[in-house]
Amino acid sequence: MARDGIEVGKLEEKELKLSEDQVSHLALDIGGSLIKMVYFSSSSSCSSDDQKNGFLRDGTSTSSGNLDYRVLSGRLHFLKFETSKISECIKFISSKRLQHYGDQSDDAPASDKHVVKATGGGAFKFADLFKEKLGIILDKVDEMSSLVTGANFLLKAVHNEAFTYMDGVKDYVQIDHKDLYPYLLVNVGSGVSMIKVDGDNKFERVSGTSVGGGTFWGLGKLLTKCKSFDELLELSHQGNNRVIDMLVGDIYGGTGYSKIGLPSTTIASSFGKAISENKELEDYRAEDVARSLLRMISNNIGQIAYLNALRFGLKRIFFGGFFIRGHEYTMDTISVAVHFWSNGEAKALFLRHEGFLGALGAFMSYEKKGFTHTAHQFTEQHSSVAKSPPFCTGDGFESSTHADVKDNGCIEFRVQVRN
Ligand SMILES: Nc1ncnc2c1ncn2[C@@H]1O[C@H](COP(=O)(O)OP(=O)(O)O)[C@@H](O)[C@H]1O
Ligand SMILES: CC(C)(COP(=O)(O)O)[C@@H](O)C(=O)NCCC(=O)O
Repeated sequence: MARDGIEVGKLEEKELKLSEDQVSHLALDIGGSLIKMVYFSSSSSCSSDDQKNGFLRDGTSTSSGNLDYRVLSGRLHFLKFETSKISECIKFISSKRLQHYGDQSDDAPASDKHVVKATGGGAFKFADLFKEKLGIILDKVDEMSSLVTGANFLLKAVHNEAFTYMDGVKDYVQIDHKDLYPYLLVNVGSGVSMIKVDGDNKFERVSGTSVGGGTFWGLGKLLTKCKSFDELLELSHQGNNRVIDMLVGDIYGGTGYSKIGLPSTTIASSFGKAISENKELEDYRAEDVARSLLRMISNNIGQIAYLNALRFGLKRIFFGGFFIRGHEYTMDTISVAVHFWSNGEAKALFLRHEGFLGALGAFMSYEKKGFTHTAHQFTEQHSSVAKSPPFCTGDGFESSTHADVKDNGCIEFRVQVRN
């Protein structure tokens, strides 16, 4: 199974389950590089009595505590496809009959069941294609708004969602929900958007850069002949950027430039050594090229993010988007850049479900219809890992801790729905 989603070719186990489960609330984020898909499948439904005995065993009921409700337990599924292979996504939706699983609330008009929430540029670009091939109407949800909704949801509902990564050490950060805002959300997709988040649905896109994940993958493909993004990442893992990058020490004869705070090992000029050496691209190892490229782009994003955090006095910067890919070197480089430029004042934080912010936001937008006015709670479960006691956010969400979901394509959830 893939790290962040389920690869198309490896779905057998899930396919079997799908036919038994009731699937609902399919949502899509169709980006410049990848299509992200989220949907809920409920395997069982239990009454409020069951709930008292199990899920809310500590009695910390939400504001809907006295109301008649049922709990749907099931899974939130995460999948991704390459946008350039959109036909595979369409084939998958069709083979699983997911096109019928838009708004599945009992009171949804039959016609709405073919309306699927979608965000990202592809919700516009491919609207006709989805209509023609699947009979789906894509109900467009604003991309920035989806990213923010997805991030807020994860930070509030999923325990141990955010973590720092520095010098090879991953530290989960407990988020105090009363002290979550403001923060800077940096979504590193094909391009990069930087959003100042002040609350639920309160945000402003303050900056962006075209040097993002698409740049890394596009340039990397040209320079190394890699056939996949993961191959490029793997190469970078084995490379040494000092072979191509010009360091401060290379310019200053082995020493640093301490007067302005630059150690000799700081990169003075990414790819700078290539200008003075009589070498062709073929003379460099693909590993070293990939490493320099990853470092250049991660550093740049970290620096621009920090500058924007500084602009608005923000101390926390959350990085999302599929470029991050939970890749240690990428996260380390971004963290070091933020730490270096802010003199340790600002912190780079990463999200376990980094690539699915937009798709989750689109999924959450069903609240305005399918889950309308329903109290809901989400609990994240992971059978193989011991859980901590339920954790209440105060917003009607509930989740349990577990150590690591990085290899899963789904999260177990319980959704509380008012009857
Ligand atoms: N399997 C993959 N195929 C292509 N790009 C990938 C893959 N995994 C990670 N990436 C990286 O993630 C970026 C896309 O991130 P994403 O958040 O999905 O943005 P978008 O919404 O623009 O598609 C790519 O440009 C690339 O850098
Ligand atoms: C146009 C986009 C919002 C599209 O989102 P994406 O598919 O890259 O996730 C993004 O690529 C972006 O913010 N680009 C940077 C544009 C700029 O501010 O220069």
